[in-house]
Amino acid sequence: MSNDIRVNTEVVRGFIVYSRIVGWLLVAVSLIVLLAWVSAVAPLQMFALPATSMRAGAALAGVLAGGALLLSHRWPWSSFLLSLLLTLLAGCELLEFASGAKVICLPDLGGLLPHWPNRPPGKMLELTAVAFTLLGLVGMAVASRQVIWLREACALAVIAITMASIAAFGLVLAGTAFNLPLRMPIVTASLLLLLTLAWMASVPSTGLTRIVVADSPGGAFARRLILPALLLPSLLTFLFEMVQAWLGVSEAQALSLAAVVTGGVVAAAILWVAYLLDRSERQRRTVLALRTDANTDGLTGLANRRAFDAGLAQALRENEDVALLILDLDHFKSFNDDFGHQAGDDALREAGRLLHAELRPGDLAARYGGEEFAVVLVRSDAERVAQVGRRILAAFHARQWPNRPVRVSIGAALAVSGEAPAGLISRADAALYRSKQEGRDRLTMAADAPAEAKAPPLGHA
Ligand SMILES: Nc1nc2c(ncn2[C@@H]2O[C@H](COP(=O)(O)OP(=O)(O)OP(=O)(O)O)[C@@H](O)[C@H]2O)c(=O)[nH]1
Repeated sequence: MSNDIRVNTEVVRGFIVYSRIVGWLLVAVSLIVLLAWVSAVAPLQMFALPATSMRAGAALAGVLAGGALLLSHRWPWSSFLLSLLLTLLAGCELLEFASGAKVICLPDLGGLLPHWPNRPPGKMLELTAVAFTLLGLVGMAVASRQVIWLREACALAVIAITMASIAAFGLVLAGTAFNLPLRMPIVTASLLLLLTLAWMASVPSTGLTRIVVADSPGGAFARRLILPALLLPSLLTFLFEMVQAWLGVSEAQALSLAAVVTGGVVAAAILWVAYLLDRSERQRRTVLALRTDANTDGLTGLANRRAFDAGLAQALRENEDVALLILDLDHFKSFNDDFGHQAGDDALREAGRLLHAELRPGDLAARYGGEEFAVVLVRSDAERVAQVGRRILAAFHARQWPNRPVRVSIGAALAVSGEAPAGLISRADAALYRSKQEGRDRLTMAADAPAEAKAPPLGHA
């Protein structure tokens, strides 16, 4: 996959900050739980109660995982090492569960610890061990900047495990007798979910997170809808269990209610997506209109001077055979004086239309200033320039002008290879001057470019 997506830098910054906060949070919570477990200090002991809190084994794993996340940017190899330790710690616990043999003796540290009657078990639960083993792999993959697919697969697996645990906890809260064979405490599950998302957020421009940080309508949708999509099912399940318990409705009735509300939620999500699409389309059009306005002459609708300068420079950069025509309406001052400024404006508009009509799609017609116009032709030679010039003169003649005939004088020049825009303009301008001198209403081709045409621009002739 190419890495050239445009990312929303603010979102990326936000993701990095989020991953730091979660790293610190996890280290802090894990340390408190660990301290509570090893010490016999009574007020602390409530933090070590395994019914809701993390177990000591999980807390130790949490310190490693949080530390690995915090180090991942500055010291990737230290982060790799912590993640490796985490995988070994959680992996050994898994091995113990699987084989029944003792590999790790964290719960057996009792002899060294202060006396605490009925100290809660320190060993993390099976599911927690699975999640931490996977998270260790995520951390190693992030630190080594390798095997993105493994990182993503492990992270998604941990998200699924933690979501299932949170949902199961919700059902228990709602009063439903629900016994998921493998569960982890709600605090551990929530922290692990936050941590997994933080690992993904810590490398925002790679893997699946690229979609979420993209500076595009797709990125904007994903940012807004991913979390609700993840959390809504659990929340709805929990709510329905509560409603069922409160209202005393049957399971079938609760299920129908759930179906109706889910339909409403999906419809609301669709409306939201439609609204976001519509808004982004409107923004795109506004930007386009602003860009067009910035390059268009308000009176004639042709390109303005700014667009002309850019267009000529680009044409000279990209093409060998560029020609420039500069056109100036004849005796326009007296036209204005005789018929008024308004009529003058109308004549300018009409001149713009005539020019536009005589050109090919790739050519550029611009209002150069006042009653002057400019035309840039690409893939052109002297013959084509003469042909276009003659056509323009003929079009001015053919037009039935409302007040009195408007005529135009033209000066044209063919660019020599590597010629700077100013040099070409200067030669076309000199040719235009000759057209005026020699009686107006005509086209004059500039003399060939002087040898120094390639030198930097010298200014207007
Ligand atoms: N109506 C109108 N007139 C304009 C506009 N811009 C420039 N002009 C007029 O165009 C006229 C240009 O006059 P000059 O540069 O003296 O030249 P000219 O009378 O066309 O004579 P030659 O170029 O020598 O044939 C001036 O009277 C300007 O006021 C515009 O946007 N609208």
